[in-house]
Amino acid sequence: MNIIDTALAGVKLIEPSVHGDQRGFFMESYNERDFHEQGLLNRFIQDNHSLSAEVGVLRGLHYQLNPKAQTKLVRVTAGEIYDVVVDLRRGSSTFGRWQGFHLSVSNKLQLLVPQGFAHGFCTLTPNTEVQYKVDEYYSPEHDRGIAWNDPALAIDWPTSTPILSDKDSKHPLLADAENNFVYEG
Ligand SMILES: Cc1cn([C@H]2C[C@H](O)[C@@H](COP(=O)(O)OP(=O)(O)O[C@H]3O[C@@H](C)C(=O)[C@@H](O)[C@H]3O)O2)c(=O)[nH]c1=O
Repeated sequence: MNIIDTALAGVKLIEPSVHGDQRGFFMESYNERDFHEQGLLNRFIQDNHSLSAEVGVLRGLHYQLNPKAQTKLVRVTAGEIYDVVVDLRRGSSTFGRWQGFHLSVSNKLQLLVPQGFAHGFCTLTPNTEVQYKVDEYYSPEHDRGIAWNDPALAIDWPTSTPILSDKDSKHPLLADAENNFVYEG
């Protein structure tokens, strides 16, 4: 397993060790001991799985307020996504900055999204399946979103006409969004 730092402190790309042979491959998609040895001490308690049928489905940008903030460990098990994180940590030198990553069933990269980040993705393939672990339970009362097309963020999404849920078409701009994350770098 290889852990790659990104431009945003705390956001990491995880490259698992993939053992290929004539049958296909085997990999450990998560190993708590290896994560702990690398200082990634989260305790993941819920696994999520979504299917997006069409290309251009955009889910996001989502986060949960404290004390129900979530760390997410995201991977793709069918197709490919453009996965985006936005730093919402007040006091962070990268507050309001975003970064995007291509995650796919082929590259098997996983993205570790810390608490204090909004997260969203856009599908690049039909029938895309995303699976992710979280370290806090889903809490509808703490569930929040930021507009995917907030001009202040200027995220370079793969489409300007995504397929959205009703909820995701109504999120506030970052400047108007509730946020109780403090940077503790
Ligand atoms: C996220 C979530 C949703 N649900 C329910 C609520 C709702 O009825 C239905 C669909 O929820 P949503 O529309 O919020 O699903 P979705 O838009 O896929 O939400 C997800 O988006 C990505 C980008 C994330 O980062 C995730 O944390 C999560 O917010 O599933 C749960 O029961 N548990 C959960 O953990």
